[in-house]
Amino acid sequence: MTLHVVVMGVSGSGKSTVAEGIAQRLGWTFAEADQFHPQSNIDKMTAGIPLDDEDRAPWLRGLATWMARQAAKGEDTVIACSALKRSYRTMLQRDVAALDGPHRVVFVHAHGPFGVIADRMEGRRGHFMPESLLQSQFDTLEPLGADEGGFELDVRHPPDELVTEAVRRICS
Ligand SMILES: Nc1ncnc2c1ncn2[C@@H]1O[C@H](COP(=O)(O)OP(=O)(O)OP(=O)(O)O)[C@@H](O)[C@H]1O
Ligand SMILES: O=C(O)[C@H](O)[C@@H](O)[C@H](O)[C@H](O)CO
Repeated sequence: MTLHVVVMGVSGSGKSTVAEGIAQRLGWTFAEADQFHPQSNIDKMTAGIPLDDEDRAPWLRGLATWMARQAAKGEDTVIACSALKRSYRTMLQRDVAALDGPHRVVFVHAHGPFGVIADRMEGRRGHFMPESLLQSQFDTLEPLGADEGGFELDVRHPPDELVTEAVRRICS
């Protein structure tokens, strides 16, 4: 049995912070989905242009392949990945679901009010994602369905509290 946690949410919501915290707390392998973007996607976002389904498809396939490879090795994983749409989350799960043996993907939605997240984006330095794209992230976001296997965290709480709550729910 392996478990694969996908910490999802809009840009600036705190995905990487929570995902790295979970991975450290549980000793699981961590991956940052931004590392899987082709340079063309990074360039597009840096230029203030939102990605579309066509841009994201190869990126999501690469992440799904990575998760399935870790699962095949018996490794539990945590990734920080926006996974904004239900169709993206389905793509992420597909390869793991096709493996023999019980493997599970759990989505943790790092979510909060637009203003809170905008302030956090404004407060960070050296990140490629412009704050101007935050509205398009919210416009694209499809919250987790009750049938999707996961839960939401309110990112107005401090990171340590979010990680503790996430670990409690993942491991319960
Ligand atoms: N719970 C929190 N409370 C206060 N600040 C936070 C919290 N979580 C993250 N931050 C801060 O908010 C900013 C964004 O966090 P982080 O980079 O983890 O978000 P992200 O969703 O991974 O962003 P992106 O997808 O754009 O890479 C960082 O400066 C981080 O230190
Ligand atoms: O799906 C997307 O539009 C992208 O993955 C964005 O979410 C950013 O890459 C990520 O949030 C880092 O800012």
